[in-house]
Amino acid sequence: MTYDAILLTSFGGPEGPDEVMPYLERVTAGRGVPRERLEEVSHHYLALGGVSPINEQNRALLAAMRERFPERGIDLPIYWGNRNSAPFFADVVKEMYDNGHRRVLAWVTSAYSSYSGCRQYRENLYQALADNDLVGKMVIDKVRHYFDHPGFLQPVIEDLEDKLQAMVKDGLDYSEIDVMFATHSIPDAMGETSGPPALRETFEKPGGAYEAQHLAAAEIVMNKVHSDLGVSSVSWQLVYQSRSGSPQIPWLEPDVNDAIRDIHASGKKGVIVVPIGFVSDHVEVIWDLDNEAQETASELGMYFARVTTPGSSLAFTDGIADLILERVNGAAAQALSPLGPWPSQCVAGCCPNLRRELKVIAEASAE
Ligand SMILES: CC1=C(CCC(=O)O)c2cc3nc(cc4[nH]c(cc5[nH]c(cc1n2)c(C)c5CCC(=O)O)c(CCC(=O)O)c4C)C(CCC(=O)O)=C3C
Ligand SMILES: [Fe+2]
Repeated sequence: MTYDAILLTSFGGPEGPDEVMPYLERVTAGRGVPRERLEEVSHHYLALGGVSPINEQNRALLAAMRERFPERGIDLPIYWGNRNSAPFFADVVKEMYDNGHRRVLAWVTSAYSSYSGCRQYRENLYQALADNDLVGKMVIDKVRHYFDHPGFLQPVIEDLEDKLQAMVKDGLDYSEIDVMFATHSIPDAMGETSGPPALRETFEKPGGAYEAQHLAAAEIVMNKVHSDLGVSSVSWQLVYQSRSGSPQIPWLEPDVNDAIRDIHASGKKGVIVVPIGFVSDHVEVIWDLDNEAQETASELGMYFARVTTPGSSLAFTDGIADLILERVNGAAAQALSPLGPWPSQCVAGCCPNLRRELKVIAEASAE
């Protein structure tokens, strides 16, 4: 397949206090999130001056991609668009079309399968084509999930090794530390339906493919860390954060704060949180982890550290180039876990919209 442009596809965030409430309303439109939750989250954003760091981080990543890709043999213009804030998908889609592009490859800042991390982006990109009357006139494909790609995991592995060694230098034994891989909680129903329908029975409920991919990524990280550091006794677990929605609806657990209390009760003295679910240090990382989870740990008198996200590191930028080259010239797919490489095309029924069925880009027809 040949492409004539790349789209860095992301979530978006507010860039001033006045943008916070409209942004939150856009993110949660039709999603059944109670008003009180929006109020609470608006305080997180306002405490940061109303500016989410996510757009600055995407500008940095865009610059890194533009600098590095030509050296990797990718000579395509790179655009940037967001679901929930400017530059909006509909505007960038129009800009790409006006500039003569007809076959666009979108790479999304979400490494895992779930409605929120996959189909919702594909629905919104279809809508952006429809808004501009470009359905059938312009194709947008999407790069596969990359939870087990070396470029995504390498920066995490290196920083986790540093953080572990620093905590040991501070006097803890490796066996007194618990590593918590943290990701965004989602409703149980969204977890159970994540991934291709044909594989659904192979994954545990309620986490589904979403949880399985996170466990696979965490296992790769821990195997490498254990062998690099020559230890085998560092315990780890997958935890969830940033729970939203109505309290009556079950979401994936345990919450990171509850998990910290549990390991404290079992005698651990230190916790290292790895935000494995995210690609940059945006609000959910700096508020829910650096602020709230760190406070939980310090109230208990525990050591706390938080590992970096891939951000705009060279390893990650090169990993994105690898993923794009898989599609552009059929380069071999790199994947470190038995689950991968994840298929390039989502199939019908993958990570469904449980509220209403909407048209999407980049979907293989059912066979
Ligand atoms: C799986 C997942 C990812 C990872 C995949 C991906 O990256 O896409 C993710 C990322 C992000 N989520 C973000 C922000 C928010 N998410 C919310 C709400 C929700 N997220 C959900 C899931 C996810 N979210 C869900 C199931 C909801 C409930 C509403 C619904 O069912 O859709 C709300 C509303 C308030 C609240 O309810 O918390 C906000 C403000 C930001 C930007 C942070 C910044 O500004 O720096 C980012 C990167
Ligand atoms: Fe979210």
